Amino acid sequence: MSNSTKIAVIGGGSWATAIVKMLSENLESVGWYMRSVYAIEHIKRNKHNPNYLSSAELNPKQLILSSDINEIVAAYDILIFAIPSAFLKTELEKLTVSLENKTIFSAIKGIVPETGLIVGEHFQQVYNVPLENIGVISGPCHAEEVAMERLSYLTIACQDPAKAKILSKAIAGRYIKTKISDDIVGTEYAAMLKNIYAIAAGIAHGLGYGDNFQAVLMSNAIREMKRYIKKVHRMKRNINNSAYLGDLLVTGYSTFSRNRMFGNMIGKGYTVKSAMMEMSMVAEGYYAVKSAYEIKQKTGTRTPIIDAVYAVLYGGKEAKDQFEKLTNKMN
Ligand SMILES: NC(=O)C1=CN([C@@H]2O[C@H](COP(=O)(O)OP(=O)(O)OC[C@H]3O[C@@H](n4cnc5c(N)ncnc54)[C@H](O)[C@@H]3O)[C@@H](O)[C@H]2O)C=CC1
Ligand SMILES: O=C(CO)COP(=O)(O)O
Repeated sequence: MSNSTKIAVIGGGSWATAIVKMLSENLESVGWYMRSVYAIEHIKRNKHNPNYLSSAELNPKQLILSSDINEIVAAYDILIFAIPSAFLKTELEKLTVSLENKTIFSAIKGIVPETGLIVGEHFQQVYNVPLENIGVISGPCHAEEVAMERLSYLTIACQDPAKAKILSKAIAGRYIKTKISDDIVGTEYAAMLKNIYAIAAGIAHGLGYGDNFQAVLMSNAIREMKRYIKKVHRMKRNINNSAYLGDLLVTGYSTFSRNRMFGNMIGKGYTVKSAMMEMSMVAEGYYAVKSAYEIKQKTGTRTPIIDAVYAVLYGGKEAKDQFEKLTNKMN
């Protein structure tokens, strides 16, 4: 890896911290924007992010930390965004520096709620970033397991294979394997959708459904995901690949999953507000299901799982009733 590759991470949460850790294994220096001045000072002194993924050890000597997004964006060519989608628009509004000549990789698994666009489209349409400068980092990978250096696989999707290769080389290492893909749109939609299916898995668990039903739910979820993505971006893709099915499974089954955890509380009877207050992390699927539901109404896709989660989270419907109805639509 060339030491001159200038990559910065935008965001201060678990996934941003995990990406910084992966990059630090290969690069001499990594730029890192986060809002919290306190967290920056803590990392400099104690080598750990105090708020998220605090088990990951970081080397402050390798990090160029700033709480000024413009300072980091101006100084780096490749920017990896890892801010939850619900806060992306507000964070980007702080920018006075143009993104037009930057290469943007989104590590965000969601839809920008205000525009209803997947993140790559948001950068393209709102910030005039050319399509060949936009990429996605996805795959079944929890930040917590990166911190533990457990073997993980990531998919890097970009229209320009040269850019995908640069990022792939910067991230791959002892415990990280990378794969390159040209399905940017499909990968992004899959990453957004699997969070909704993980909320469904959590709700089912919270309601007392067992492993037998969970397997049926996940089997139906991957077929629903396939139908959904085909309607928004038709191309040849193998939905069983890790970036699609793999990501769905890790989120649907792992105890680390934020979305499943959130769904589980809803299934147990928590209100949306109280479930959110219980969580110190963001469950992207909560925001995604609203936009995903609106998109599917336009495309006319059959999505019983999305419909059930939407009805519970936004329609004020009882989880028990909606999931009873859902069981009759599964096969
Ligand atoms: N955690 C993980 O294992 C993975 C997460 N992702 C994706 O990465 C993205 C970031 O998620 P996490 O790092 O898990 O989130 P997190 O829940 O660990 O961290 C939340 C982040 O949101 C920021 N935040 C909270 N309120 C904010 C506000 N009002 N304005 C701006 N920022 C605010 C916090 O400072 C923090 O940086 C999401 O799209 C997620 O789906 C993708 C793969 C793995
Ligand atoms: O996207 C992720 C893992 O691939 C993280 O989301 P969850 O925490 O809900 O699993």
